[in-house]
Amino acid sequence: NSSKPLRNFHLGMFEIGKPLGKGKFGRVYLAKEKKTGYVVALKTLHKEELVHSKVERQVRREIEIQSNLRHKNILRLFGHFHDEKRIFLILEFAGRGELYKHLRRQQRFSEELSAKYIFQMAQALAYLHKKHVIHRDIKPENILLGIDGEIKLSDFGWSVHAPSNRRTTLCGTLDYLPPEMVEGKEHGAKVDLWSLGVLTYEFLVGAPPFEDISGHSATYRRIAKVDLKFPSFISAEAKDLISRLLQHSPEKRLSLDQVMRHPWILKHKNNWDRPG
Ligand SMILES: Cn1ncc2ncnc(NCCc3cnc(NC(=O)Nc4cccc(C(F)(F)F)c4)s3)c21
Repeated sequence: NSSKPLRNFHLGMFEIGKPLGKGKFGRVYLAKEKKTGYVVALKTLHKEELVHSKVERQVRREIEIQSNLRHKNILRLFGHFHDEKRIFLILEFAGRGELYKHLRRQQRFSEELSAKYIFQMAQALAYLHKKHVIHRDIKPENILLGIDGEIKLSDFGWSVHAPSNRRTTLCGTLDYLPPEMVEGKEHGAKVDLWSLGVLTYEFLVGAPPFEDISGHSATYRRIAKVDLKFPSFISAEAKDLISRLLQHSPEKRLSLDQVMRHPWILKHKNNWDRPG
């Protein structure tokens, strides 16, 4: 539409820096836009791999969805361009990188830090759900940290407009999927609330609640049964929040407003270093 500013980007506009990480479909590089000196993250996706995995439609949807999102806890997608072999996503650079690396290094997060991250995740999800967007792939690997340690929810490759039922086969970990998705049923925004519960558990314990080293079908059974056990060091308030999110029936799960007002969040809210 005519209101959209004309921004035809091309590779020559960027000075490519160090690799920031590598995903399944390509690598991410630190990059600087030559004219403005603006620092971004440039994600490269190899076209033939996207075609082969039949996900090019998802990438198009991701670009369309994420280009319209503006929230401090959602990683910005500034634009995209392609050459004959690759698609490039021009992304906001998250100064403190991948949250899961911090989680693995620290084994697990304190209750105060976990509550701060979950509060910011709830704010990002409330913004998304108001726009009828469900992320559907909430997990530590898809969360980055900004320069002030703030949450940056990223990778909208699996996001859709609610309600939906998935057509593309799932790959990767089942750990974060709610019962209705592992059962291939119709699902709505409450899938992100289930994943928020799994995320809270993993921040506090260091592993997801239904993880089963014997494989997918064992994890699947534990999710379907909501076979939830807490280690003794988890506080009663944290157990309460997680249990009210990991409800088999989507309607029974807490709303995002209830998460943001939960005693476990409020108990820590005063101690967060609030940058103004
Ligand atoms: C590591 N790192 N450190 C700092 C930092 N700052 C910013 N970004 C980083 N990393 C990139 C994070 C991403 C954001 N959006 C993505 N989007 C995507 O990867 N989309 C995508 C790809 C292939 C296939 C599919 C599909 F269709 F199959 F779903 C979807 S990846 C950073």
